[in-house]
Amino acid sequence: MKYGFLGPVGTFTQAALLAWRPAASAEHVACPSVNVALAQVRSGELDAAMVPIENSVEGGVSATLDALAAGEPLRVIGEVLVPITFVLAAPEGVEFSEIRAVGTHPHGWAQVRGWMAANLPDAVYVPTLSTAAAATDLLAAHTDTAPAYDAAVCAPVAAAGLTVLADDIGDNKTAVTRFVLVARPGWLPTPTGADKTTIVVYQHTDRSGGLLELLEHFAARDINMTRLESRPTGAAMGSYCFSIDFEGHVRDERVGEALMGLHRVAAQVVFLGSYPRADGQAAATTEAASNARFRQAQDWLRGLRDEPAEGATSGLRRSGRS
Ligand SMILES: O=C(O)C(=O)Cc1ccccc1
Repeated sequence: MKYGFLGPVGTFTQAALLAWRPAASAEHVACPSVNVALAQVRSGELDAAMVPIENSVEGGVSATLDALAAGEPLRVIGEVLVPITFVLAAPEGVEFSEIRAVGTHPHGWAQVRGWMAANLPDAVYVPTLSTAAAATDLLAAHTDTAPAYDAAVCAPVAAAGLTVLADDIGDNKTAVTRFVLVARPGWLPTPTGADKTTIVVYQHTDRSGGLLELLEHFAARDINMTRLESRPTGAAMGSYCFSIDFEGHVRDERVGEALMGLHRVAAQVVFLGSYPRADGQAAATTEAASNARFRQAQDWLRGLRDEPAEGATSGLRRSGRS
């Protein structure tokens, strides 16, 4: 198996991939961006790629949400949670008082904004493709390709070869980032009872009650949503789709029925996968929404219709009983 990750070596995404599958048991390939990683999964160059999708402080990673929603279909087959700590690192000899500009990934900057305002209020922010890219580019500071910043915000492991000027600078000490492992369709992890499903819903028109209509399909089946974001489709001003994570697996009856309900009313439902939850927490649902109760109800309806029960092998018909 060939796994890609948002590189270079030293990113939080690499830490997520190492937690999923140690490098000794699979080939790990550093990719320059989330878009490149997902494009290589789509083209078959990679079997799967680990990408950041959501942060407990800053919310969804737009680049990932958009790259997953559009283009050839992909499947999320797993998730990993990584606790995040940041350092401020600079090339040897650079003093704290000399720092005018700081490079890091947008989600890194969002998580150290408070610390920067308090400690380097005049520093200019330079966005980079990853936190580790900000650090490694500083190592080339004496060459023609010197970056336009003096220090990087990155993981402690990415600061190798640089001097750490400040430790643990995240504004939220319990920050966690969620990463997903993405493959081509054809993989559907087995339900575990503690699963999540990710979809993108495009509605027909922008009208009052449109979002409520969508939510009702979850509420009516006791399905707990864990993330809901609107993202612009890019088609026109005001045109949005909804990126949604919820508890349960596509093979759970309540989830299947909710997806069918959405499929009936929405312009398009993109199924991005069902996969085991990283925290192993069982779905918060009720007995009335269990597989057994859904199947009983389906059998009851078949009976009313004089149809054979699910799994019946003979041509015998049952009578409709309540
Ligand atoms: O740039 C990285 O190291 C990443 O893996 C993306 C990221 C950036 C900031 C917080 C969490 C993940």
